Parts: sequence; structure tokens; C-alpha cells
Amino acid sequence: YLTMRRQNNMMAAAGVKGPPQFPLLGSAPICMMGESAETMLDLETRLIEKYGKNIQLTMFHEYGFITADARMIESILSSQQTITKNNLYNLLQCWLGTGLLLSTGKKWFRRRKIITPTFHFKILEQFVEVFDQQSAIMAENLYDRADGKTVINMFPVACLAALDIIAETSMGVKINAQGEPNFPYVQSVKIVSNMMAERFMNPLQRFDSTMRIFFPLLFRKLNQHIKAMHDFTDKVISERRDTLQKSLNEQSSTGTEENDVGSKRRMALLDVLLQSSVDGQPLSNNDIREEVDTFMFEGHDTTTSAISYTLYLLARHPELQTRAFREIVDVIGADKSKPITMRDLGELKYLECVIKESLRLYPPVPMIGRQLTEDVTLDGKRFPALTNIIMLTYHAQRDPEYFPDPEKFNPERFSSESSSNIDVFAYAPFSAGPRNCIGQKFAMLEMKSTVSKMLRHFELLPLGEPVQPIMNLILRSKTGINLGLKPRVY
Ligand code: HEM
Repeated sequence: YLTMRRQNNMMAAAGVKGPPQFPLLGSAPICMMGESAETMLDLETRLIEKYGKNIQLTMFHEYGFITADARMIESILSSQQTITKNNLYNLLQCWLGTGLLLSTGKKWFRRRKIITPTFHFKILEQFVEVFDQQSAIMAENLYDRADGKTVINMFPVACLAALDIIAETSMGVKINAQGEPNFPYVQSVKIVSNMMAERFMNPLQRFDSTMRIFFPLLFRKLNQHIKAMHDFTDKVISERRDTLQKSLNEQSSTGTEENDVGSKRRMALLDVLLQSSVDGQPLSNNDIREEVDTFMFEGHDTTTSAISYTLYLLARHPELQTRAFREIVDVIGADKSKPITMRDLGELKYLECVIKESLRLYPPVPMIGRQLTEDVTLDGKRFPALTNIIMLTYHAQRDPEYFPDPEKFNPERFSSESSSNIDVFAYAPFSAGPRNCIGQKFAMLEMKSTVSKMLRHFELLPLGEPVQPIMNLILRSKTGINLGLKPRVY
């Protein structure tokens, strides 16, 4: 009670307002009654309209602060003092351990240092072939439904392609999710991702203790699938470690630099981690598993959402679609089967603007959380330790103060002439500062590869229900992310 009163006093001193609070419940009755996952983004819009961009929001015993204010977001994201995630993220721990996304303090700092070189240009360059091959399979599989009439929800289609891509690049294994969606590991990743999204929204499922009591069967199912995924990653890691060791032994006995892992075969992110060490100590299989599982999680639903929304927006803006298509033909040529190269991807400048603008309107990660570990001053306001912070990037990216005509899909905002006007904290789909997304270059290359492949094969048509964005761990759509397809003739 005392800390709550202290927080209220500090918020009042900082001029931060919020909905009325009730004893023990805080503002929960106002934020929960008649609200659901589907209304969450809308509820935040209503709160911003009523109380401004900085809002005090206490839920039960947890005091919280939500913000859509770019200056406040800047202050939080750029500080080394505010790198701890809030407890909403804890539910992911049973799968991801304390890998890069969830860790904090020294552990995070050290891991970030080791993992950063993993995403080096030279490593990403060899992934372009994987992006190209897997998106070719995605396009090939869609011809059946490309009759100009059938409504296609792109989310599940893009999800399987994204899973194939992330498994092959992070672990070096082809799981063939697109050919065999029932493969056990693929099933487990999909089931657990969906269950996590459900847990995120359902207070009774959010904590292991309450989920065990109220949803015992679901809890058991969740743990079985997590175990299945861990067993799979463990097996891949130990096999890759053996292969690496064998090739290093061969190398030392023949004295040659040629080795299986380093030159002939494509390096997976996992191989780079196997060769890394902290203070001279190699990473253990468990350390590596946390990181590989984190890549598998962070690296598939996010890109799925982005690819689907970008294709949707292009379907609904035919003139912009034509412009993006012309650029692709100018850069790659008219041969649909020609593989795309890293160089081509660098030249697809307009497509990059299209993707960036899609990430503005529909950011796959629409909010970012933090918890304060000590009293901190942020943008001139004093906040007490333990405050749970949520940065509403979805709303900040639609703030008319930073984006004129914010609801309009206008890729020109990101053209080389205008992009200097973009405020990097009002626009932060990959977050910003020390804890920004380590996979953002990877993601951009993957998105450009898949979207360009789709445009080379198909004309995208505005069919099906419009999207209704919902926050469900990542940004999805209640109605699906729909479009129609017609094979391109050129
Ligand atoms: C369009 C696709 C993507 C988007 C929009 C995105 C967005 C983000 C955001 C907003 C964060 C910060 C999260 C937070 O602070 O809570 C983040 C962190 C992270 N992302 Fe991404 N991401 C994408 C793709 C990827 C990919 C493909 C990978 C890996 C291959 C990846 C790996 C990570 C990791 C490991 C972190 C944690 C970094 C740290 O805390 O140091 N992401 N991402």
C-alpha cells in the first residue's frame, strides 16, 4: 500500500494521469470489463485520447505506466538503466530459458556481445539462397489457389515458409514445414506459439501456478510440446558440435584450412555460437539451446506477420504494387525462376520503403515492456523501482505529430529524400537502443526476398475481409490477412 501511495504521489508530481483506481484492484475493473484481446489496441487508443500519451495504469498490486510518447520512449530505450523486461515476458521462459530476449544484467550483456557477430554481413549473405529457395516453394504451393477469386489468408502460408527459413538458417536443418506441416517439431512450435499467445491474454493462464490449477490438461500439453522442442534442438546441437569437432580434427591432421563447416557447407547461426566463447570458455549446449530457441521464436512469428501485412497492403494499393513490381523487374529481370542475390536485395529501394511503411502501420511487435529495477528519472519524470512500463509503439507510429496523415499507407515517407524526417523513437518497429532487435537485418533480407518472390509470380488482389489487427503476443488479425492471387504474365 505504501509503495502504491508513493507511486501515486510521484505520478501526480510528474503530471501523469490515468483511469480511477479501486482498492486492491487498481484500474483493473476499467481495463478488463467488456474488454478482450480484440479490443486491447482500441482500449489503448481510448486511454490516450482521454489521458494523453503518458498514462498511469495500475493493475491489481502491480503499478504500471504506459506510454506512446516518442520522447518518453527515447528516454527509456536509450538508457542502460532500463534494460530489464517486465514480468509479462516471464511466461516465455519455459521455452526460451534466459536467452537473449529474456535475460538481463551481466548475462544479457555478455551474450549480446557474443551473438552480435553471428549476424555479420558475411553470414547473412549465405542465407539469401535459403530465403530464395523457401519463398520459391511458398509461391509454387500457391498456384493451386491463384485463380483470381479464391480468398487466401496469408498468415498460415507465410508462417510455414518463415519456419522453414528460421530452422535452416539458425540450426542448419531442413524441417520442410511447407511440405510436411505435420512434422512433430513444426507442430510443437505452432502449438506452443499459439498457447503462449493465449496465455499472454488470459490472466488465469499467465502464471504457471494458476495455469496448473485451472487448466491442468493444457498445462501438461504445453510442457510436453516444450519438451519435444527442447529434445529436438538438443539433438541438433550435439550433432553439429560433433561435426564441427570432427572437421577441426581433420583440419589439424591435414593442416588444411578447408573444412566442412567453415567453407564448403553453409554456416548456421548455431555453428557460429558453437565456435564462440565467453572469457575463453565455450558456450555449453544448454547456453546455445536458449539462444537457438530464442531465434526460432523471435524469428518466425514476427516475420510472418510482417510479410503477410506487407502483401495485404500491396494488394489493396494496386498503383504502389505496380511500382514495386516494376522495380523488381528492373533489378532482377523478367525470368521468374532466377534466384535473387544479396546485391539485388540491396537495390530494391522502393520495396524497402514499402516494407518499412508496412512495419509502421502494422508493427509485428506492437508494444515493448520493461520493469524498473531502481528509481529512475525518464524524460524529466521520476519513476519508482518496480514500475512496469509498456511502450505502445503501435500507437507512437500512428502519432500525427510525427506522421502526417498517419492512417495513410505512404511508402514515400521512407524515400531517401524524406526519411531524414523520421524520428527513430516515434518509429521503432525493431525497438532501438542497446536492446534493439539483433535480427533486424536478417529480417529485412528475408522480407524483401519473400515479398519480391510473391510479386514476381503473382498479381496481388484485394479480396476477402479487411484486417482487424489484434495484439496476441505479436500483431495478428482477427479476420485473417487476406488477399487473392492471379499468376503474372510478362
Ligand atoms: C519483422 C521481423 C522482426 C521484428 C518486427 C522484430 C522486432 C523486435 C523487437 C521490437 C525487439 C525488442 C523486444 C523487446 O525489447 O521486448 C526484438 C528483439 C529481438 N529480436 Fe527481433 N524482430 C524481428 C525479427 C527477428 C529475427 C528474424 C530474429 C532472429 C533471427 C530476431 C531476434 C531477436 C532477438 C534475439 C531479440 C532480443 C535482443 C536483445 O534483447 O538483446 N528478431 N525484435
